[in-house]
Amino acid sequence: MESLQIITGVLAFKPCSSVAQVDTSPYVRPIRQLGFAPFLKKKTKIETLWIRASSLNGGTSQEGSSVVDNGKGNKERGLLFGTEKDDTGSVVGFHLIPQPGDWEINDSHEELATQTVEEVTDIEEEEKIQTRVTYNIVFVTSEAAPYSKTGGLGDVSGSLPIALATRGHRVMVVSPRYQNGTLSDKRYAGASDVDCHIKVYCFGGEQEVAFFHEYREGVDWVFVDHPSYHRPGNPYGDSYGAFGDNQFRFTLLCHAACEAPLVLPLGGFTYGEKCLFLVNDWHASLVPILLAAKYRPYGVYKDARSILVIHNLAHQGVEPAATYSSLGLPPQWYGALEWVFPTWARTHALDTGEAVNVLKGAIVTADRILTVSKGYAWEITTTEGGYGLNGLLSSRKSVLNGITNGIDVADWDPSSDEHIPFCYSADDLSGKVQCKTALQKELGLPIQPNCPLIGFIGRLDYQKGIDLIQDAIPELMEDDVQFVMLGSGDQRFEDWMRATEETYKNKFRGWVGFNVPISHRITAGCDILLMPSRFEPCGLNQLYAMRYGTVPVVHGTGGLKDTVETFNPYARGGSGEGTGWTFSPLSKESMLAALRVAISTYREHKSTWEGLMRRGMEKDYTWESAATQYEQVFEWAFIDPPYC
Ligand SMILES: Nc1ncnc2c1ncn2[C@@H]1O[C@H](COP(=O)(O)OP(=O)(O)O[C@H]2O[C@H](CO)[C@@H](O)[C@H](O)[C@H]2O)[C@@H](O)[C@H]1O
Repeated sequence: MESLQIITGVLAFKPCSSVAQVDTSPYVRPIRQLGFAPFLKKKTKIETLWIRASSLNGGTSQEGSSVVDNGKGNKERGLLFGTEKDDTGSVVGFHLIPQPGDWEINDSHEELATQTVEEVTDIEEEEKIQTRVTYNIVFVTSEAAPYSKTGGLGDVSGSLPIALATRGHRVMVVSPRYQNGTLSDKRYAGASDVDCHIKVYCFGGEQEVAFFHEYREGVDWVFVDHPSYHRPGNPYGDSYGAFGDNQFRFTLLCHAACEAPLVLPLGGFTYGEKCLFLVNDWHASLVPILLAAKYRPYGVYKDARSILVIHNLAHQGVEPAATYSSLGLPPQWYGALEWVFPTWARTHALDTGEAVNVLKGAIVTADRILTVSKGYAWEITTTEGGYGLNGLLSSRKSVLNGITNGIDVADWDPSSDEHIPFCYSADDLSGKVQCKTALQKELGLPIQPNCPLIGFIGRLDYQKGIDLIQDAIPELMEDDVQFVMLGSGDQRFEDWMRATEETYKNKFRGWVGFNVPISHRITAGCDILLMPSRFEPCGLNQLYAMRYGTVPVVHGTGGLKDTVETFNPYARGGSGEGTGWTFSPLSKESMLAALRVAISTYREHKSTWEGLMRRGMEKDYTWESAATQYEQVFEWAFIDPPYC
């Protein structure tokens, strides 16, 4: 009977007579994020609803409590509820349904009946953001914006942890503290040395690493400090190519990330052993292997879980087999990382093809595997998209899922973006054309508001299909269009961009380099964004483009296919449907055909074009929906026993 009443949601809890304390330190969690807000009496202003971290970390069994402001400034003690602990005293969960004795029921139907529609909406809003179970999450990544970013991984690592923390999880991001002697070093200025040095044994020696920490936007940003992270260049290399010791640098990161939850008293409390490691790409892939091989045999992390998030399968951290002995793993675990190249991929007659593959090791030992879109989750199980790991990934299909990335909608918002000269929104698009002419002026292109302006932003890499653009440019430049490219990477493509700018002075601009403000201005100023990616695990630029009313023309692959809906002029009684164009197969001809349809729609059907822009701008790109799906996977990860 009582539980039935709970389901109908007409209960309100009366204050109990137990200790109520308020702590505004960052290490407390809002009660509403633990799922209680809907049960609180309406018209009671929820001012401070916190659970003391001390009670979460082994306080008395008196459990958490809340303080509710009754609107008159008097603090009433609120709901009491139970915490669930293991035999070490660590909190493992909460009684989401209050236990007998913890609460009293006030089932006043009258009060509910007097609620206004607005109040009911408030309750729905509260319900939307509630999280049932929270986790201690350790997010391990080689880059995290705004501290470090070379591509989409940096963006995701900079925003997904915040979205998870907002939903009530305790989140730590562990990443290297890069110092390259430029102004960008200042990005770490808010992180201070926590005075905790640890020794890591790998690569034939003892390495001392330090930890820096900054608490920002609800997240513990932890930076691993070691001299190998201090050098000119980006996180992975410099103008001479990739650093030769990357395997060493990221081995250090993984060892340090495994120690961080045990040794760092962040806000006074460690994260402890019962945490969930989210490890991103090959750089963090040693973590699940270390949990299984180095810690669990000694009873440590026996209840932790790990989830491998694959942002790009093309990079796997493959090194000669001899490297294995340097990784700090027991010899008997070699098989987990063992990788033998097929005969055709060997370099000479005596090459046995033996190697170690760190990403492969994580695919074997992680408790679950995620990719950044559903389409890519399937593609990596195929010969074409699996980069040699398709067989292994197929064998783990039951724990493989895809969740499409969200974007930082505050950072990428055309109505408030500080990088663009004119702001605009779906309700008032007038600033968009002003951004376009300002961009033409900035780039020294003829100022032509009606000339279709096509953009490309991205790493100049084989993945991104730059060679297709190269092939298509001579034909495309015959048309009355302008084209701007922003990117850095492969030297050949950089040189080609510079040379093409010389050839088509009034039509083509190639900006070689990595420049975030310019990327915002191109996203806002262009009419069309071209992404002919060979494969694209998710892709963020097409999401940014749609949010800015810039219509994407993309190759129908991976996340691009999942997120860009091809325009259908006949749908919805002729008013049209879709947010852009996807083309397939990946060929110059099909790319040009899609671009030409887009260009003629832009020129000849202005209202149709506005419809395309608006539909793209109005889509929901927030991390909220992705974070909810991540939570589902977290739950699944803890259902099964960990890998050991
Ligand atoms: N020259 C430049 N100047 C300024 N900014 C630049 C730039 N070049 C790239 N960027 C920025 O870097 C990011 C690139 O993100 P993407 O998702 O498109 O690709 P990436 O391949 O790096 O990411 C991988 O990881 C992400 C995240 O999961 C997946 O979406 C993707 O498919 C996968 O390949 C965007 O924010 C973009 O604006």
